[in-house]
Amino acid sequence: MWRRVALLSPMISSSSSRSLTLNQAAFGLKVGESFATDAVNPEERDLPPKEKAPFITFVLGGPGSGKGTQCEKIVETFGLQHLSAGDLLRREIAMNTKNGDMILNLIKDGKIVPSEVTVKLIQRELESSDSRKFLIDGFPRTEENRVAFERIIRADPDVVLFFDCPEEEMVTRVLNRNQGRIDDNITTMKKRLKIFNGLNRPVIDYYKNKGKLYTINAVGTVDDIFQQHVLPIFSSFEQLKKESRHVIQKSTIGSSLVENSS
Ligand SMILES: Nc1ncnc2c1ncn2[C@@H]1O[C@H](COP(=O)(O)OP(=O)(O)OP(=O)(O)O)[C@@H](O)[C@H]1O
Ligand SMILES: Nc1ccn([C@H]2C[C@H](O)[C@@H](COP(=O)(O)O)O2)c(=O)n1
Ligand SMILES: [Mg+2]
Repeated sequence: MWRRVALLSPMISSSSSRSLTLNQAAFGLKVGESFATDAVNPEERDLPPKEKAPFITFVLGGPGSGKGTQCEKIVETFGLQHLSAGDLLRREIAMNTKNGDMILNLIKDGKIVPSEVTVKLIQRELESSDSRKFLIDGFPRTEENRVAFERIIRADPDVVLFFDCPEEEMVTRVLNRNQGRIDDNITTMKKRLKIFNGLNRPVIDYYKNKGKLYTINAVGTVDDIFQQHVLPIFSSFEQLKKESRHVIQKSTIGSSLVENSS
């Protein structure tokens, strides 16, 4: 767990003077907070430096573009922890929490839940996890989501995947999904597509300008999309490759589009 590891590490006092990435700052902040209230065992002072910042992937794409499906395959192969923003919100509805009704009404109407609510749910998962590598699926959906994540979590994604799928195909997939989702109907789907085009596109452009965006053609079989586009992206990251549970057969890096502003 981020918080638990932080409490065990005495190195934070010196790390605060180093130049930190945003992700390291997120980690450091937790420790700093802990220091204010927890006594440090003097015997722990010589422990090794704290772990590296977590590896974060944002997974973007319209409704039904195949985000969740590909995330399952990434988890299977590279062992990242999958956090679906939509699933976390649906869990609030199922558990009838204080925000449950509000979330239900917004999702039914294809609208976006206030960023503070969604980010706090993600934060809870990040902090209670033992993993150091995460797939955050369906997030950020809006610029407001993105800014709230930076403000609350104080972290930046290492990679942003965008599953690019024609609207017609997304509609077909959603209407055939058959998972009993309250928003899988044509009326809500039209609203979700409108929101996607209006609010999610600027986020995609933001990461494109930062050179972090990988645009993936989301048409084709699930296996082909994974093998030809997704797998080469993740295989190019050393820290993920080492722990890969499958032999990577061929490097086809270049078949998916790494985009930047130039
Ligand atoms: N490449 C594909 N070809 C055909 N069907 C697919 C493909 N990928 C996923 N599907 C199917 O399309 C439906 C939507 O996929 P998935 O749930 O992964 O989309 P999503 O992007 O997570 O959507 P949402 O944003 O609504 O959660 C599912 O029924 C899934 O089995
Ligand atoms: N960042 C997010 C993610 C999801 N929601 C709401 C609105 C979506 O239509 C719904 C379902 O999400 P999905 O499972 O399709 O990723 O959940 C949101 O408000 N903010
Ligand atoms: Mg999904």
